[in-house]
Amino acid sequence: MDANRTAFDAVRLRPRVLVDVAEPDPAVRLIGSGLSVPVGVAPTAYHRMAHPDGEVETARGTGVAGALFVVSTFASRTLEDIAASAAGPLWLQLYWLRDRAKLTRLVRRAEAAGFSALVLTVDTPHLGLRRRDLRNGFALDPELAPANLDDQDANLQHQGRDGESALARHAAQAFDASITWADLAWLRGLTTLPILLKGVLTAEDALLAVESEMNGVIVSNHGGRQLDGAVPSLVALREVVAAVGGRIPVLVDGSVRSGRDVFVALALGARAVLVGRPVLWSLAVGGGDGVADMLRLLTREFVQTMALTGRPRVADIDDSAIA
Ligand SMILES: Cc1cc2nc3c(=O)[nH]c(=O)nc-3n(C[C@H](O)[C@H](O)[C@H](O)COP(=O)(O)O)c2cc1C
Ligand SMILES: CC(C)CC(=O)C(=O)O
Repeated sequence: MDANRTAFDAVRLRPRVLVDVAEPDPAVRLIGSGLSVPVGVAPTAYHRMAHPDGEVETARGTGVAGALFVVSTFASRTLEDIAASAAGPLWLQLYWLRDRAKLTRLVRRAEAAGFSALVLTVDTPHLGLRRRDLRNGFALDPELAPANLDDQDANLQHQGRDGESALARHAAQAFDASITWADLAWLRGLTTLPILLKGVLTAEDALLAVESEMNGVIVSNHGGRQLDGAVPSLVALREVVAAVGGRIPVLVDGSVRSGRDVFVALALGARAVLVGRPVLWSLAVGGGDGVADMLRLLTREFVQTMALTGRPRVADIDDSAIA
């Protein structure tokens, strides 16, 4: 997690001057959707831990800001309720469940509710070793449950033995850790929605994603929550962008905390970024309005960076903008 942040801080900008920057334009199109800014909300579980109305508020605030919302498999509100309060594009993040009938139902509901892409998270065959969750015997509040999984019987609300995390226990029961690249054909055949892979950190896997007819990759080390010591996502971005060679969009997440960071990611070849923890913090502080404020702050900072680097259009942002 620290290395993700350090990688952003290490980048320096090369501003060009005497360019017409009277009206910088941060808008983009991404996988068929128009966005006011190349920013999305990263999938994070259980937004009702941060706000009583959970993902419904996140969707409202994200729509106000003209950003994208990637809804987690472990959302604490139904896909239909989230869609009803969303004013912008929604994508659904999937964990590959052992129960393929359950996975299929999730995809069908996303299609019916108007979700416009799927994001398969591939860095979590097992949950990472999260020592704080083990020490505090992490379990969900009895009021909370994964609203889209019919897993009321999953014991997520019950603390287990000492040193056991309910999330890790549930992931071990529910996730299929045996899937390989060959299994992607099944998902590809299940739906016509675009599919992106989240959690790619190498050129080798990015090439396999292209060969597997995936529609995008999200370079991510899961915010440092999975493989401790993995390469920072901003560093991995360079080799993934080079390998993909523009054939499919590359997104990145991990410690994006300002509009300058958004600019840096785009200069390194990302088409958009996802933001995780700041969404939970702003949701806890101010609900949907808080999320909208945070995303608009990122947008203002991004526009400011475009102006002061002499790159008034998103298409002008390339690696000539960084030292
Ligand atoms: C509390 C929390 C829950 C998360 N839940 C999910 C999840 O359900 N699915 C997923 O693909 N990633 C999940 N992630 C990872 C995020 O999508 C993202 O990759 C990571 O947080 C990096 O972004 P950040 O540094 O801006 O937080 C979670 C991260 C956090 C902090
Ligand atoms: C419920 C978890 C599997 C969600 C997740 O991906 C995370 O906590 O990082």
